Amino acid sequence: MQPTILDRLAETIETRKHADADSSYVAKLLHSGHDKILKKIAEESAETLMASKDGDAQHVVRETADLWFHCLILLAYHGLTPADVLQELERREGVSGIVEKASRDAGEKG
Ligand SMILES: N=c1c2ncn([C@@H]3O[C@H](COP(=O)(O)OP(=O)(O)OP(=O)(O)O)[C@@H](O)[C@H]3O)c2ncn1[C@@H]1O[C@H](COP(=O)(O)O)[C@@H](O)[C@H]1O
Repeated sequence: MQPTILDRLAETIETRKHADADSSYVAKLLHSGHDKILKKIAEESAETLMASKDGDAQHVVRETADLWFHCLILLAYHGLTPADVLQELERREGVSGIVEKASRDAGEKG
């Protein structure tokens, strides 16, 4: 199967772990450390919420792209890849959130 943009971007991010921070945004962010990555994700999340409130669909697309991009950097920080997240979504496929929550609640009570 052809690598997707998520796979290719994750590979690029991986190569940036040892790149020069002066010539790479990803390297700069990775070298800035965990807290800075988390701060960017909080910022991009807020910007996505604001875009949605604005009601401009293309703005939502751009802000979601920023958010996903920064989430990929966070995954790389933890040694994870998009495949790990996609595998988790596949594991959940077909299991209703309502049913899953009910079984979780029953487990907590039992
Ligand atoms: N997809 C992206 C991408 N999306 C957003 N951004 C950058 O993420 C930043 C978003 O932060 P903001 O909007 O808050 O802008 P900012 O004020 O410059 O950021 P801060 O100074 O607050 O950190 C901007 O600098 C954007 O240019 C991206 N930078 C890089 N990529 C991809 O990552 C690859 C590697 O990039 P480099 O590591 O820079 O070579 C590129 O080839 C692209 O494919």
